[in-house]
Amino acid sequence: MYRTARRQARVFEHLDAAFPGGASVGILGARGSGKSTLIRLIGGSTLPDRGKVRRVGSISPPIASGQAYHAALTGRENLHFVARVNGFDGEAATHFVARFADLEQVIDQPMSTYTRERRARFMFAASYAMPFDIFIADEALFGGEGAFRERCSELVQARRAQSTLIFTTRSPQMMRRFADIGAVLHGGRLYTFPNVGDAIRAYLSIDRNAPPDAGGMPDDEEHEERSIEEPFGPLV
Ligand SMILES: Nc1ncnc2c1ncn2[C@@H]1O[C@H](COP(=O)(O)OP(=O)(O)OP(=O)(O)O)[C@@H](O)[C@H]1O
Repeated sequence: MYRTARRQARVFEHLDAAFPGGASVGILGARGSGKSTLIRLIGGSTLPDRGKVRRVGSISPPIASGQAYHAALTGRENLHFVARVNGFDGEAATHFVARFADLEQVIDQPMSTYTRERRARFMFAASYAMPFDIFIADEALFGGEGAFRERCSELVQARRAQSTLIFTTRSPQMMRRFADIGAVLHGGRLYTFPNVGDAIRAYLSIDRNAPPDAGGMPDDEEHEERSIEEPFGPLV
């Protein structure tokens, strides 16, 4: 329940779901259905008023969430900090990010000096640089531009094969590409579907404003980019 001075918003009612370890779960939902709230509950940054969230294994911060990074620190320092907090090897993560995102030349520069594109590359590579058991994403599973974007999408598929992935989306195309199991958030409840196609059909019957799905056209992926956080405010 969200409470503001003027209203109360009950987002979920008797929500009960279990996601199998090792699967990739795609959660579809219309605007305002509670996708971000659910990811925050799963990740632990929001606590439920009632009930419990039980996690088995380590869980990543939401993909491309920049909240953990400090603009005055270098990329390497930020990665060491996040790795330390989560019990992983900071130097291994730094090596991975520098190479994967082509940031070797700037990894020891303060992140405030990174261009927007470099920040995006850093955040996506950093999100997958540590071996969490569970990765969570609120709409932005991968991003960046050009060749990096392609490699980043392959990286998601590689992590999907090794870990549990839980992501929200409004895109049927993203569901087809990345989900093993489908779920639909609607009216405060979560409906799960072993067959992703059934989840997509249920969602399309509910959300009249679903992004267009042209069967392979990249346009509905653009929607995925909107939720990438810009952690450091205006660019320098
Ligand atoms: N901090 C908050 N305070 C009050 N109400 C909130 C807060 N965050 C979300 N809400 C409300 O809770 C409901 C669910 O919001 P949420 O952002 O989780 O949905 P969403 O499916 O992620 O939406 P979108 O697709 O637009 O990002 C909405 O009605 C929203 O207005």
